[in-house]
Amino acid sequence: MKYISVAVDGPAGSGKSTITKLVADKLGFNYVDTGAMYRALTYNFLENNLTELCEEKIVELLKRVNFEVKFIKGIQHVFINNEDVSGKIRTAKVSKYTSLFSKSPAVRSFLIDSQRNLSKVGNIIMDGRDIASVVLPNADVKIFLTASVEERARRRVLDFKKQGITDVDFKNVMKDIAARDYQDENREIAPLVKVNSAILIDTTDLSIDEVVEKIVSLIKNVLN
Ligand SMILES: Nc1ncnc2c1ncn2[C@@H]1O[C@H](COP(=O)(O)OP(=O)(O)O)[C@@H](O)[C@H]1O
Ligand SMILES: Nc1ccn([C@H]2C[C@H](O)[C@@H](COP(=O)(O)OP(=O)(O)O)O2)c(=O)n1
Repeated sequence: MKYISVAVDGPAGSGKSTITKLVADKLGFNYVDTGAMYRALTYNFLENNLTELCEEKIVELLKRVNFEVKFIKGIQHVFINNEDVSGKIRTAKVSKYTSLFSKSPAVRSFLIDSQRNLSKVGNIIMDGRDIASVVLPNADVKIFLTASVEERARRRVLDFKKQGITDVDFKNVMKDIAARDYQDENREIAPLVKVNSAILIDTTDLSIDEVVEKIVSLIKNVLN
């Protein structure tokens, strides 16, 4: 059976995970959060005291790890050696090291196989940086979400406030986002790029509901 696959790419803070999750709920698709997979492997490397980009050590750890992705009530859970680490991978430390380890060729090829396999078991909407360009170049719908750096920084500051963190400097947040954009767009393997066949949606002046509606109707057009 051929399942529908939707690729969503874009820079940090463009709304990928928020929007993709809601679209998946509306359509009953599995939501595949590839960032969580990079985070989970990073968590495993840190648990094994690896804090530098050493390809040899990475390959060794990848040989030993039991990495599984499961959907429980439609929600993705990532397991490392039979432990559900989904709740432990959102720390600042893991975020910082994920940017580093996502540059590793061994890490990328390990995860790409796993991500492609997920598109064979059901309808999926997958978000990340290289979904349309590398992982699912034949996806039925390809979306590139973006928003201005200022708007993405504003959203991140709001997120911090919701977590009770009020002592944040807007300009520093903007600088961090610009630095992550640079890393994502300029790394050698699988850089963030909008492929020609992707539909660009600039969410700077759109509400979450407006973006969700736009994407749902694009997908429904393909389904019909
Ligand atoms: N269109 C939008 N308008 C306003 N806020 C948004 C919009 N899309 C996402 N957000 C908010 O921006 C923040 C970052 O979104 P997130 O989905 O985590 O981005 P990404 O996964 O691309 O890093 C979240 O707090 C989210 O609620
Ligand atoms: N397909 C992907 C997904 C994420 N990454 C990298 C990029 C980020 O630094 C980390 C974490 O991604 P994640 O989407 O969880 O991060 P943000 O929500 O943007 O903070 O992984 C990647 O290189 N390729």
